[in-house]
Formats: sequence, C-alpha cells, structure tokens
Amino acid sequence: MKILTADQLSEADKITIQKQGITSEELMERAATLVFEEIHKRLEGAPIPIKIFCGIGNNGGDGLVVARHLIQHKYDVQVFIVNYSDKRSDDFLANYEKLKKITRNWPISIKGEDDFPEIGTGDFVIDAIFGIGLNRPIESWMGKLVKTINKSGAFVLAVDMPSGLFSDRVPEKDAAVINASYTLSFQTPKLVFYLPQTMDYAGEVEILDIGLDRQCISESKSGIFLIEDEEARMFYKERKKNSHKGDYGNVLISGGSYGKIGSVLLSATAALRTGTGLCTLYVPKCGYQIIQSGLPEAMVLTDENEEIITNFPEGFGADVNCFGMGVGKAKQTVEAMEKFLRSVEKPVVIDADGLNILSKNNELLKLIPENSVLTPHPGELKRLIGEWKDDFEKLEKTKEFSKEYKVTLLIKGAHTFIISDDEIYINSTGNPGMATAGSGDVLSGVITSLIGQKYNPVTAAVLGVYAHGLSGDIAASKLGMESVLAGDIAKNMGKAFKLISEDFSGYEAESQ
Ligand SMILES: NC(=O)C1=CN([C@@H]2O[C@H](COP(=O)(O)OP(=O)(O)OC[C@H]3O[C@@H](n4cnc5c(N)ncnc54)[C@H](O)[C@@H]3O)[C@@H](O)[C@H]2O)[C@@H](O)CC1
Ligand SMILES: Nc1ncnc2c1ncn2[C@@H]1O[C@H](COP(=O)(O)OP(=O)(O)O)[C@@H](O)[C@H]1O
Ligand SMILES: [K+]
Repeated sequence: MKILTADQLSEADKITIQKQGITSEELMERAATLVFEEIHKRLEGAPIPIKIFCGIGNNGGDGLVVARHLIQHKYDVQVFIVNYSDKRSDDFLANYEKLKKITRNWPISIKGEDDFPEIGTGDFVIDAIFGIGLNRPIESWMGKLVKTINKSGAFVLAVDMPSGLFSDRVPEKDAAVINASYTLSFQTPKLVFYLPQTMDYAGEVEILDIGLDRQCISESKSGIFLIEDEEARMFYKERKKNSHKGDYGNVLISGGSYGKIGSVLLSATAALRTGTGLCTLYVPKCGYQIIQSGLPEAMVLTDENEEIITNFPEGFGADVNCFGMGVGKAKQTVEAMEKFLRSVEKPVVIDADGLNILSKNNELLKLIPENSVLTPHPGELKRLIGEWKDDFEKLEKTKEFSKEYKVTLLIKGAHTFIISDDEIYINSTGNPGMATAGSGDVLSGVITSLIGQKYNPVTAAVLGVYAHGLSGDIAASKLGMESVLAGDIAKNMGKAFKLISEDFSGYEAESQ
C-alpha cells in the first residue's frame, strides 16, 4: 500500500470531491461514519463512558459526526470542544448544528485548564483534536490537555492521526502528543506510524478506505510502500511441477568463528527451509562436525584455520553468496572478505560482522557488486553511514548510501525498512518475540535463498523480510512470544510461504 504525504492526501480529498460530485461535508460524513462503525463493531453497545475531544477544524468535524452516530445508537457520550480560536471550519460548524439537533447533552467547551473534565481509566477517549492539518506543536493549555489525556490511563482512539503528531517530522522532546492506544487513519498509512521514534504514539493502526479517487491515489508519486499480504502475494513465485534442485539456486554462505558457528547454521537452515536447491557453507575447521551433524542437508567446505575464516574459496561458482554472520573482525578475516568481494560479480548478501568489517575498511565498499543486499540492524547501520539526527535523516542518509554504492539496505527493527535507491518499503509482519539472538542470521539466509531462486535482489529483500516476519508470527502464535527461538523462525518459513501462496491459489481458483 502506498504511503502518501499530508499534502497529497489533502489534494486527493479535493479531487475526490470534484470527481464524485460530493460536498466536503459528505466526504467527512463518509469517513467519520466508518470510524463510528469500527467503534460500534467493537463496543457492541457497551455502556462505557465515551469522551470525545474535538478540535475546531475538520478533524474535530469528524469527531462530531462520530459523536452523532454514537448518541443515535444510545451510547453514553460527552463531547468536548477544544476551543482554542474562533476559526471553525465550515464542515465543523455544519456538524455542530446537526449534533445539537439530536441531543440535549450539548458539547462542553474547553477554553482553559479550569474546564478540563475528569478522565478515568474506565473512559473511552476519542481524540479528534488535530489530524493532518497540524502545522505547529500543540502548546499552552491545549498541550496540558493532551498530557492530561495521556496520564489518565483511559483507552484512547485517535481519529486519522494522534493529535500533536506531524506526518513529516519527529516531535520535539517533551512535545504534547496524544499517546493513542489505537489509530483509525484515513485512506493511506502515514510514514510516522512505522518509524521507531514515532510509532508508539499511534498504537495499533488500522487504515479505513474512505473511497478517495483511485486514479489520483495511483498517480500520486510516492516512493514509500507498506508491504502487506497483497504485495507479498504479488511478488511470490510458485514452484513449478517440472523442476529440479538446480532450478532453486546453488548458494554459498560463508561465516562463523569459534563459538559462533550457530549463526551460519541458522542462516543455512533458513535458506534450505526457504526452498534453496543446494546449500554449501564455508566455515572455519571447528565448524565442520557441528554443521554436518546439525544440518545434514547442507554441504560444508572448511577454511584451513581452525577458528576463523582466513580465505575465501574462489571459483566455487555459487548463484549467490552470503558473507558475514558470526565471522568476527580478525585481520585475516578482513583479507578474506576482500578476496570474497574481488572474486564475486553477482549480487551478494552481507550481514553482521561482514558489515562491521565494511564500516572499518571503507575502501572495500566500492568492491561490493551492484544490486547487493546489506542487512544491518540500526547499530550496524550507524557504523556504516554515521550518526543521524532523527529517523527522517536516517532514511535520507540510507538512501544516499544506497544510491552511492548501488545496493539495497535493510534497517531491521519492529518494522524493518528496505531501502533501494529512492524507494522505501516498510514491512508489516513480525513481533517482539523475534527480538532474540540469531533471528537476523535467519533473515540473511532467507534473502540469500530467494536471490538464488532468481528473485531480483530488491524483491528478495522485500518478500524475504515479509515472510521472515510472518514465520515469526506463526512461531509466536504456537509458542508464545517469549519462547520463540531464531531456529523456530527458520523452521516455520515453509508455513509462511504456504500462507502467502495458498491465498494466491485461492484467489486464482476464485477468478477462474
Ligand atoms: N478534507 C476533507 O475532505 C476530509 C478531511 N478529513 C479530516 O480532516 C482532517 C484535516 O482537517 P484540517 O485540515 O481542518 O486540519 P485539522 O483539523 O487537523 O486542524 C485544524 C486547523 O488547526 C490549525 N492548527 C494546526 N496546528 C495547530 C496548533 N498546534 N495549534 C493551534 N492550531 C493549529 C490549522 O490551521 C489547521 O488547519 C483530517 O485529518 C481528517 O481527520 C476527513 O473528514 C476526511 C475528509
Ligand atoms: N520488536 C520486534 N518486532 C518485529 N521484529 C523484530 C522485533 N525485534 C527484532 N525483530 C526482527 O528480528 C531480527 C533481528 O535481527 P538482528 O538484530 O540482526 O539479530 P541477530 O544479530 O541476533 O541475528 C530482524 O529481522 C528484526 O526485524
Ligand atoms: K486526532
């Protein structure tokens, strides 16, 4: 799903109104009615005290529409108008009049701290103060109101955006921003719902399709995409009946050192569980027994050194190479990495210590084959591209690096970002159970495997990250998050692809 900016969305609102021949008030009614329906579906008429805080722009107008429907469905509703100026929007005013006609319990105006209501843990708060129209931080008594709502312990549902959160920048420290439990947002996701510095404000996010003009949305230029099941299905290639192991890639994974052989074992297991035809590992001698008994399906080549990698097997002719997990940073290993980079021409996958070696030996960067995939977590990324001021600058710097070296980079995290040139893909799968040693090694194995199966490297990275997260979700649903081991993510890769592919065949069957 495309991610658009606030300006693009406002433009889409205008075009929709024109093309569909509706008024902006009708569009507001449509959007806010969807919000009401979501709430009604969950509350099922429960007599919970609902407190709706409305601004005086169109986000506030949405709040008034939601209030009207809730009251008409006999909910216990009190509306508060956050009355910070006299400039009310036309659609706010129209809905204010409509609300007054259906209830005697008129909205209460808040003009300062003295007017703040009591808000308790049992309340259901709807935040309709500011939406995408926010153009400066929330200050004075309004800021205090936001902080009071946050402290109340009430369940907070934000309409479109948590108030105080900008769609294109990180709030200042101590800024007043609603900490929503849930955000119902209109038409497209907003980038700030997924960045580590801002994602917590939005809580759980659901996107409501308010029927904005499809052509306008599809023509809007955006380089940012949220990857969900629909996109994963589009990328997935089914295995052909008439195929053999040579069709699914001959991969070589090089890494490991004394005490860290498990890392390569995990990557190789993941590669094979992702469908690799032939998988060979290149490890120090001490890894031989471990791999042969731990993963008999893999072949093993060993370095002449017992404990570290000091060389790289030239002329092996793998379809794709992966280098770095558990490899350490010894001088001879750096030399082996240089030999590796000089001897390979096709895109490679570089992970973990492979990335740390690159950070310390910048002259190696220009040896990386074009279209390679680098898989840093934020710590490794920082070593590679330097410090950043905030998440927006991090994205810009990562894009620059991607363009300079013509590589795809991951920024791993709760939402992993995949960055290639000017494009950003954001993953939607995964769970905190995956914050466990070795899950990154599994991911490199998955991406390497997909490149070996002839997915282009960007698609391999995007689909690989999605399937890896889905596998983590399957593992967590069976084991509980605390018990997920990286090996469980590898083990469930097949089930993840089955989910992706079964939906696909279901879709095909339906359309026949
Ligand atoms: N335009 C449309 O047709 C639709 C708009 N919708 C709603 O409209 C919202 C956008 O509405 P608006 O553009 O009216 O903007 P908001 O309701 O977000 O904000 C209202 C106005 O407050 C002022 N403002 C911004 N930051 C402020 C601050 N910190 N302190 C004091 N004043 C501040 C701005 O002038 C802004 O226009 C969306 O988020 C969505 O909820 C929906 O109803 C869908 C349809
Ligand atoms: N809270 C989380 N939610 C979803 N995925 C997560 C979370 N924490 C970690 N992950 C995923 O787990 C993996 C961790 O990778 P990494 O930090 O390299 O681990 P390691 O080095 O131990 O293998 C990444 O794919 C990351 O996206
Ligand atoms: K809001």
